[in-house]
Amino acid sequence: MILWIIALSTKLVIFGTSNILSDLLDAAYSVGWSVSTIVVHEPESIEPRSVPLQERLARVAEVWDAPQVTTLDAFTPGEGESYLLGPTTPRRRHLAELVRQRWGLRFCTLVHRTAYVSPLAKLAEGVFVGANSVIAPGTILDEHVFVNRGVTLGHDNRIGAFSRIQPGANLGGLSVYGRGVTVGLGATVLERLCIGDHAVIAGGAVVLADVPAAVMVAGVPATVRKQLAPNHD
Ligand SMILES: CC(=O)SCCNC(=O)CCNC(=O)[C@H](O)C(C)(C)COP(=O)(O)OP(=O)(O)OC[C@H]1O[C@@H](n2cnc3c(N)ncnc32)[C@H](O)[C@@H]1OP(=O)(O)O
Repeated sequence: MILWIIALSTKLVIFGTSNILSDLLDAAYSVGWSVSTIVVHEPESIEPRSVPLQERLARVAEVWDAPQVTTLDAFTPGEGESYLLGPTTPRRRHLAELVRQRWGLRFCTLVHRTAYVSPLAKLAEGVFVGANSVIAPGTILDEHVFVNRGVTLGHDNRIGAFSRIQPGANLGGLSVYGRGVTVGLGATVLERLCIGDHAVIAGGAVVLADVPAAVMVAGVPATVRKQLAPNHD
């Protein structure tokens, strides 16, 4: 009863938006939180088939109370708020640093009600775990790791800060992922591997061997297809 009252009183503020915003709202409401505010951090870029923020919020308003939208310059923190990053794309680090420096705020973790996170796993601040994902025992997710829907993270992995694991990816255990790694839709990564900082594993890839830093790998078995610019978390 007390826990439920605490859950109901949690007001989530989301800094920045992305196409994944509705998943964050969905996860927040699934655990009984409300989403009070979305703080827009840069002009919206509408790409083909993107859903504009106002349209997204109009859909939200059909089901829940839609959050208010404000800008970084107009935002002031309030009582009872928890904070999370909205963008899942690379270059989120600067937004996290700005929020910390300007207001001294810490970020919460958010785990969808239908996800399973082992009590023996560890989630650092700012981590998001989406619907139906499984985080196995002994796995450590560093700050702002974003785990999308239907992901399986095997046991005793370490996933570096600002990495993102996209829907349906399946990661074996006992591996070390650097910071800012992207694992694409439905990729499979075998166990006991090292994945370098800022590596991108393409959708559907099957990774059998270590991946160097700042490369894109794709295919079955995955091979290096591209060198990438480093430091883009
Ligand atoms: C809720 C949501 O919807 S979340 C959505 C999450 N989305 C994803 O996870 C998608 C993951 N993205 C991908 O797989 C993309 O293909 C990326 C990011 C890897 C593409 O990266 P880019 O740097 O743009 O690669 P680019 O398109 O230039 O392709 C380079 C080469 O790799 C190949 N390639 C790219 N992606 C793949 C792939 N998934 N499988 C096999 N080959 C691929 C290309 O065909 C190209 O081959 P070529 O040199 O022989 O022509």
